Amino acid sequence: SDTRRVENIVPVPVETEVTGAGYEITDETAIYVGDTSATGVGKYLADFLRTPTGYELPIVEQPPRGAAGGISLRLTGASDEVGEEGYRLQVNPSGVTIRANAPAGLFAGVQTLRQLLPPAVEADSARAADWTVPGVQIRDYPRFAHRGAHLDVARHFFEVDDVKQYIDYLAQYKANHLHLHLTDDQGWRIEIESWPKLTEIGGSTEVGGGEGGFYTQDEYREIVEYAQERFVTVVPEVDMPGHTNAALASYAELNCDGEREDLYTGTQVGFSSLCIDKEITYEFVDDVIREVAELTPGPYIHIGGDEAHVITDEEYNYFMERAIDIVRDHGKRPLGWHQILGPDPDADVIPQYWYPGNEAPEVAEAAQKGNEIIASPASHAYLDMKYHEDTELGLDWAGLTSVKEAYDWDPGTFIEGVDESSIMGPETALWSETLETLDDIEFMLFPRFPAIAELGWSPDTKTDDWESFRERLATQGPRWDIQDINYYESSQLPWA
Ligand SMILES: CC1=[NH+][C@H]2[C@@H](O1)O[C@H](CO)[C@@H](O)[C@@H]2O
Repeated sequence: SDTRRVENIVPVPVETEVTGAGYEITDETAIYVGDTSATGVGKYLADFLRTPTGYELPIVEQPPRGAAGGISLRLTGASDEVGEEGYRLQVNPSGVTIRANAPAGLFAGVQTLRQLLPPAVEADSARAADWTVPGVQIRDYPRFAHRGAHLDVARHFFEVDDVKQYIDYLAQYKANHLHLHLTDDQGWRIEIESWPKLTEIGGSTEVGGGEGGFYTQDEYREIVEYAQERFVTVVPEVDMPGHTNAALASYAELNCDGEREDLYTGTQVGFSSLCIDKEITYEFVDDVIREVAELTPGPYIHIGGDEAHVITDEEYNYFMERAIDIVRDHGKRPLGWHQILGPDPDADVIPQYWYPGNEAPEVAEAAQKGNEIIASPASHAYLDMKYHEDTELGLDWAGLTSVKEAYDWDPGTFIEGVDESSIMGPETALWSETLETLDDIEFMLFPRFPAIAELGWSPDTKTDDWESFRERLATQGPRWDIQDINYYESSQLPWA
């Protein structure tokens, strides 16, 4: 077995120790799920391993016996320090044992086991390979609770299967929140039964004038369920009061002048707003939030709040206070881009910091008051930024973001005056003005997303060394080749 794989895990675990002889997965191997709540992870692992190995890998309730050995998923024996998402992974000749305090921890351990096996494990057909897991003891748990990735499905619409693939990429690198940017000037992508024209009209196009599209409520439920099976929480965003041209083009009554806007297929920002003075606006917001909340098992709803350039601060604050209350009325916790802090909101509101710089007095002030913050600085975490000036895809308003720039920052200390204890974690943003296909998404996501996923998971004592990280990250390349991921072969990495 290749013990080098133990040194190249991304995100790097808290503690790894090579212990000697490993365990070979064979056609005798069984997967033991001692506790029924481990069965879901057992099925995920079995589905994952059966394809490349061609082995039956039965899921059994009883511990594997003797030499046949096996892979045990146990919800006992993990210490409290690994929390709900951490795990202990032990490998010796009699088998693999993953211990955790909750299924999410078992799932994280399975992602590590995946990287302890050769890249052939990523194949979508049976391969002859040495399915030996090196002998290790690993103790691991996440630094931040919120390890997110945002996807803009409004500027360009992406089908359910593309979103599922995106969720698989998040899970592969232990991220646990998917922020879906569902509405914007160019498109409304989530069916709202009480306002059907939002998708009939607002979902009918996209940047560049293409056919757009939208998720029916059942399709959205399918995305949420797929994410839940991978311990990913979906955070839906309905951007307001700005970035609302698609809604204003769908319903005349939402406009102050009673006239529908034209559909918009460009890429400007800041020109639209709901009509702050009309009561119907707040009925609209209530209906939308109610329906989205009913579809969302997660605790959060993101209400945007960015770039409301055509209304006054007073109008913005008035609107935001009412919108925040509506989110709470429907049992959810409000998130917003950090401008949401304008109207001096309560401590339960979560600002998502997005400016390129690290000076943010209103964010530092909120942190002092107890608000928790998601770190998405556009200078490091906006994966729609070009890698370099010749990158075809992407934008450059926040500068160019090489793989090194994506990695070389600390989400815990980046924002001036904000203590790590106020940071929920990093979240990457992927805006789709220039992205139309899954290939385009993959090109911007890889290799930079795994870099930020490591910042979200691994201890800060192990994520401050770009030189060692670039070596580890490069060893992921053969996996991405087999996964047929359209990644950018950055010259900053020592590819094999
Ligand atoms: C929060 C935020 N609002 C703007 C800004 O980020 O830049 C994005 C492009 O990078 C753009 O798509 C988005 O509408």
